[in-house]
Amino acid sequence: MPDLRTQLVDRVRSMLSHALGASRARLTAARTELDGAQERLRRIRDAAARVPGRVGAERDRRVAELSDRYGAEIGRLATEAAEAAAREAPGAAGTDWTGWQPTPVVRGEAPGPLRIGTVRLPGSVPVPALVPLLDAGHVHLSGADRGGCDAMLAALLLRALGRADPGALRLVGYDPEHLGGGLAGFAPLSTAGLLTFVGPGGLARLLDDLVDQIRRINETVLAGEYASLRELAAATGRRPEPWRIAVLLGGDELSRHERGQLDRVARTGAACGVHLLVRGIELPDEPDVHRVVVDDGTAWLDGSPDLPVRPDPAPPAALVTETCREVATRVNAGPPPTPFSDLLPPADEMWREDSAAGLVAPIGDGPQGRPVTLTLGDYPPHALIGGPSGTGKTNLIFAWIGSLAARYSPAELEFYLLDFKEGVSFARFAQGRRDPSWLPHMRLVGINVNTDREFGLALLRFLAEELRRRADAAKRHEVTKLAELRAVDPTGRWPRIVAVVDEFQMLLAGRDAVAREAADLLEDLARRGRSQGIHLVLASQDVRGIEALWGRPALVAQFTLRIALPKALRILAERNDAAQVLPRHHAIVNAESGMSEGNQVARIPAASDWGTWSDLQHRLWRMRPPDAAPARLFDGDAIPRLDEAPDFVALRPAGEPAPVGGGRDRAAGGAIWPDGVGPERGAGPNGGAPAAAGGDRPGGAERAGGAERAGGGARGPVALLGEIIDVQARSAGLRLPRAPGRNLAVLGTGVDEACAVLDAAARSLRRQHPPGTARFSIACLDPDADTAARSLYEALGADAAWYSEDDIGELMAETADGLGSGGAPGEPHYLLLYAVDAAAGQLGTTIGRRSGLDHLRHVLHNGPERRTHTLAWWRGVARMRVDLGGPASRTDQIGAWVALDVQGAELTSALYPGAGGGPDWYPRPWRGLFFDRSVHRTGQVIIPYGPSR
Ligand SMILES: Nc1ncnc2c1ncn2[C@@H]1O[C@H](COP(=O)(O)OP(=O)(O)OP(=O)(O)O)[C@@H](O)[C@H]1O
Repeated sequence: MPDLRTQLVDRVRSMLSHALGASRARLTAARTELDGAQERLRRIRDAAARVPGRVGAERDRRVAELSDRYGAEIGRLATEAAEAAAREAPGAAGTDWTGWQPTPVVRGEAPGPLRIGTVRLPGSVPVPALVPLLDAGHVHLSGADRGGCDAMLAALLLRALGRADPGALRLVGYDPEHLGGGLAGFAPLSTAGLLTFVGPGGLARLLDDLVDQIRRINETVLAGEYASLRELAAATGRRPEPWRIAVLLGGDELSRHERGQLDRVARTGAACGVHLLVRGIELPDEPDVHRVVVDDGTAWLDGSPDLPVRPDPAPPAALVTETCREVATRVNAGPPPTPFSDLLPPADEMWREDSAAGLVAPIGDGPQGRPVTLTLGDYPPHALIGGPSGTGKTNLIFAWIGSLAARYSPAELEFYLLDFKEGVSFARFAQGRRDPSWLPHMRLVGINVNTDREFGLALLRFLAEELRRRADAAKRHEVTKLAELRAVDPTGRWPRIVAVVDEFQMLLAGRDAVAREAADLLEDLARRGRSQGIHLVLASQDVRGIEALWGRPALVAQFTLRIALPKALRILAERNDAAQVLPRHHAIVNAESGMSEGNQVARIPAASDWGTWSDLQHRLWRMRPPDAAPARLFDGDAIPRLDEAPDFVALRPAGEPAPVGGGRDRAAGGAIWPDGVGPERGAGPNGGAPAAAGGDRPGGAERAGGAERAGGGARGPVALLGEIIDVQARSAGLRLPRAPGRNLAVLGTGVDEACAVLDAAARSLRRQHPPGTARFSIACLDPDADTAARSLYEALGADAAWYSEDDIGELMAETADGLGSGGAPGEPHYLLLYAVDAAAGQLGTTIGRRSGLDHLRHVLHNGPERRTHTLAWWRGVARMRVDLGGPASRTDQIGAWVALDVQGAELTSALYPGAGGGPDWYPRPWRGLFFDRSVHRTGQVIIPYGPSR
């Protein structure tokens, strides 16, 4: 049994050993596997540990790559943005303060936004930060950095100023806390009215005014045609309105009204160029409002909250004041004028217009560049021009005359021009020594007529006569208006007449006969001239001129065309004060009697300087018709010369034929005045009687010295005494027929004037008597007159005899005796007695039965009928009366007199028949009042001729 056991043991052993072996082998295998797994794990772990480093590197690489790309892109974009900003905000809108200077927008250019600082991104150029203001919006500044806000405000204002033409930007400040201190640097602008302040209580008024401006601009400037001034400027290239910036710097809580108005401005202002620049007052959330917050040296724009802006420094104070001063100076100097040539048609189109229906001519350009025209015709028929001295009235008259004269030929248009103020600028329309040209349309130029209102009257009388002539012609042709008359009488010469009277109030000043008659004539011309093509243009710098008319509403009503220069008063209707804000060299043209609706603003070109004007005048002068004659020039400061007087030139002995084209034609009568017209055909220039002595028919058309009747002609010779103040250079003449009273008394102490009158009388008489056929006896009793009297004596030659104090008695005795001889009168004898009153002593002495004074009285009484005429100078009225026999003596032997420095009241009814005592005569240098009782109703002012050469 042991074997079995043994066997079993062996077997178990063997089995165990197998199992052990297998286990071991499995263990070994497991161990090996474990080791392998562990190795794998380790390797995996190792590998896993290596993975993040690679990914990070990749990520970093990618990030770095992206960053490079992004940086370049930002740099590129920043550069582009900076370039775009420079384009958007060029010149003054964006450049640094170093080298900064104004660069106003050019025609049609938009002002663009304004730079306030820069945005800086690392690695890129600084990008200008811009805010829109002009034509674009409003800017609201806020933030804790008060100094930063102030600097930004100054920068914005200076940049805006630099983008506007001088005067095209106006600032109004409201600074209740610092009373304008916040805008102190801009103060020089106020000298040109470009900066105004309202006081602490003035915000409502300021806002009301802005709202009014916006409404006005919308209504009258944009007028539904444009949405904004920017659009208008882009379309037309012009900006009719300035930019207005209201700078509002804090203050109390706004009232409801103020808040409402502020909101309106914020909403609607930008389109009308009305802008707000505000700190310390809330602005509504409107698209046009742009907000800038300045904090701690950094600014933030509401449109880009993530981009901090580094604000520009404040502009240097000196730059601000200097710029403002320069702008103010430029504005005060006025805008550059538009060229006069803009008013003229092209050279080959001159004188092409027809004036039958009226006269139309541009006077300047309007806000949109369209020409503004002036019309004279049936409506409006007459014009009133007003403006204080120096505002351009004279220039406007030149511009208007030039514009008309270039369009209408002299057959279509004639001018008469009178200047009551001192100055000679209108003289250039007439022929001068310096320039032989004249304006072919000009018929009459009166300058320096300030003391010779009679000259104005004479012009009005002339025009009244022309009006009558036209009305008669119209009646004959059974028409009523000039246009119709021209149609039915195409060969007739019916130009429109434009009569310009500068400072016309002088004519209407005072309450004398001249003023009364002038006003009556003006009224008649204004009322009836319209349909006959006679147009009045009255200019005045002085409100009194207008007031002179104001008392005559019917007269004023005819002047429907009003032209107001800057600051003109009362030219426009009462509530129309547009002229008060008019810039220099502009005018309000209003054809609606001055009502606001008719306002048209025109910029007037410079026309009156010598070069500009003479170019046109020379051109038109070269185009003149062959028979054109220069205008008559009346210069109140000039002394006429006898030897140049047409009437003197025309004088010749009786029976001698007048030369062809004699004095009358040369005297401008034939050439200037339309046939059959002229003051000489109607009332004399000073009183309603024919002007020339001896006018024996209504409107006797003779010059004073009509040659055919001179010398010993039927109506006797004529003594010329001086030039009449009238539209022609006529002479006042005293007829000396054989009739009682045909003597002349010269009265007053003016030695030179008295000598001039006697000299002209004697020389003109001399011309009518061939040598040896007349006697001239000269007695001079005033040493001061000796030179003049002797010069006359020399000139009269052998027919003259000289007497002095010693032998004047003999002269009178001999002459008186000669008169008593009976029979036919002998040769004419003219006694020229200088200061005869000085001979009272000598003449008082009795020679024979009579004294010298008796002889003198005898000669005065009986001489004229025997061709012995006394032309004597007494140095006072009373002295003459004594010589004539005392205060109660008759004076009819003095048929005519010339009063010099003698008051009108001294010329009592004995010398000046008619109602109302003496004449309206106020003595003035080198003028006399001539009265011939046989032909005059009133006295006639004359200008003595200057000393003969
Ligand atoms: N539109 C203009 N453009 C440029 N210069 C002008 C213009 N109008 C006037 N001036 C200039 O201004 C000055 C004054 O003008 P002007 O003599 O016409 O004024 P006025 O109103 O007639 O003055 P016054 O009544 O004192 O004679 C002149 O030197 C003239 O050349």
